[in-house]
Amino acid sequence: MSFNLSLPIAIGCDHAGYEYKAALVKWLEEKGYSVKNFGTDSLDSVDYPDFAHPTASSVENGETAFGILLCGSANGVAITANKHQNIRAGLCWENEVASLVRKHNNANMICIPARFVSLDQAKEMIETFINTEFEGGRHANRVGKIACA
Ligand SMILES: O=C(CO)[C@H](O)[C@H](O)[C@H](O)COP(=O)(O)O
Repeated sequence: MSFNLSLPIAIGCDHAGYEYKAALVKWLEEKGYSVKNFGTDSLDSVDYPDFAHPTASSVENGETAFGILLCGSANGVAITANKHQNIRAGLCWENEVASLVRKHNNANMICIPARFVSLDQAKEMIETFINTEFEGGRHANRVGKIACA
């Protein structure tokens, strides 16, 4: 299923992801998307869960279409977001991974390591994430088994 892009795209980051996030918000809005920004909005050192949790909650609650999270390695934001029910947040570092996380894992959040990819790579991965659909089939069985009882 593709994303309901009549809803805004959620985006959040820590200080390590702030500069990319600011550029990505501008880029997404120029492309006509609505974006809901959950911060942080400066280079001051912060704790990534304070921003990853609200971003993930908005996806979980259906207020936003899907989510983008950025931190230095993307591990902190991914680990945090995946604590939420029905959130499948995938750490992506190259375009094929951004494709596979949609096709195979039906991810609804993309986590980008701002200290390890270029801004152009981040944009390419987000475009791929938006435009790639879940394949279902054998992958639907597996995704259905992710949640703990
Ligand atoms: O949480 C992370 C790693 O799992 C992120 O990469 C953070 O952005 C990173 O830990 C921040 O590091 P800093 O030395 O405090 O800038």
